[in-house]
Amino acid sequence: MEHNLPVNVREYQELAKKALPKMHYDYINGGAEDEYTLRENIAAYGRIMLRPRVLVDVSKIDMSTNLLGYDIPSPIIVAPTGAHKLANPEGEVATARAAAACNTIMHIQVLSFGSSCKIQEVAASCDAIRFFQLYIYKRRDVSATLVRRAESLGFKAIVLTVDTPVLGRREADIRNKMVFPPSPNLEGLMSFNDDLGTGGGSKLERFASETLDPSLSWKDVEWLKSITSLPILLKGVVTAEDARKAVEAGVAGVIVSNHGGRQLDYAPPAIAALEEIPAEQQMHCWNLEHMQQHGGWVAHLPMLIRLLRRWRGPCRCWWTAGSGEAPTCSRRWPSEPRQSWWGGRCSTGWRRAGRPGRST
Ligand SMILES: Cc1cc2nc3c(=O)[nH]c(=O)nc-3n(C[C@H](O)[C@H](O)[C@H](O)COP(=O)(O)O)c2cc1C
Repeated sequence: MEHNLPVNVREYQELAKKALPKMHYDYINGGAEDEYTLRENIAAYGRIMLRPRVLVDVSKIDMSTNLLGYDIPSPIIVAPTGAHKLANPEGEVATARAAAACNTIMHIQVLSFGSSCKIQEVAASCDAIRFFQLYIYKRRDVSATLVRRAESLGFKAIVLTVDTPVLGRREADIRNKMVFPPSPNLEGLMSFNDDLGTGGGSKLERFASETLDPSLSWKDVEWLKSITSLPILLKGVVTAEDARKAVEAGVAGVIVSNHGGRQLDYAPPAIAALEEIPAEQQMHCWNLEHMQQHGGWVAHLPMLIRLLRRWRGPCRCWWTAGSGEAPTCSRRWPSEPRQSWWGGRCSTGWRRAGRPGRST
């Protein structure tokens, strides 16, 4: 059977498509509106060529770095994605176990607010370093309770998603009348009337419009700082202007992201936005001060590009759903990052229309 195992994420995606109900597959796979940004997220990696340097010893490789004071074996973390039980019955508990087991490739999991497992269950399941992803709700007391819970359960940082004051218009979800499983973490905190009447459409969108606060602003970052001592990362920044404001607001870092093309369509792909942000601000997408001092992002970039263009986006879900297994530290995962090491000895050539390539 071994020889029939998928060898790359596209093959897992095909299996996942067969295994999952259409509504769930489309939710994981889809983007907002015309899905231009979703397509660009992938195409943008294809425009970056690697310039391999030969006759360089790659027998000993070290991708380790430090993120918010935690030494990690590689600069790869598990992004927050909601409702893992849509893809696997064990949900986020299995993901956390895999994150802890894969200590050669990823050791940090960012748990989504929309986790289909209780935050307590995930915390008890393994010793991965965990960050908690938060949205700001109209009801600030709910957001504050979630932050306190994350703090008391040993989560190490709050990842505030700032690109979702309103949910992106995900047309596949509207068509499928997407039903998002209620998050057990909101039980007892917030009730939601999911009776759509005759209106139809995505229940997820309706839940978001009833609960998320569209007045979200920099004042809320101040508010969040006032209620927690945990470091705060802002997720969803794609311009140098906002990165600069984030520094001024005193957050620990920004995560350059367009939410996988699921929020504002025609926003730039994250990998292209990275080019803008370091150029103006000389800082890293994760940990501004550390990386600024060490120039870390430049050192890791070619390797990361190679890896990300093949393994980014919703690949965790394809892998889980396509294999029919809970994610583990599979034989497949470690091999690709190791090959990507070689990329660590390359530099990148950014090739863009109408612009000469340059190396970083
Ligand atoms: C199925 C799915 C669910 C997601 N759920 C969340 C979420 O709950 N919170 C969040 O901040 N981002 C969520 N994301 C976005 C991811 O964290 C991540 O930003 C995206 O997959 C990669 O795009 P990027 O490179 O632009 O960050 C989700 C993505 C997918 C595919």
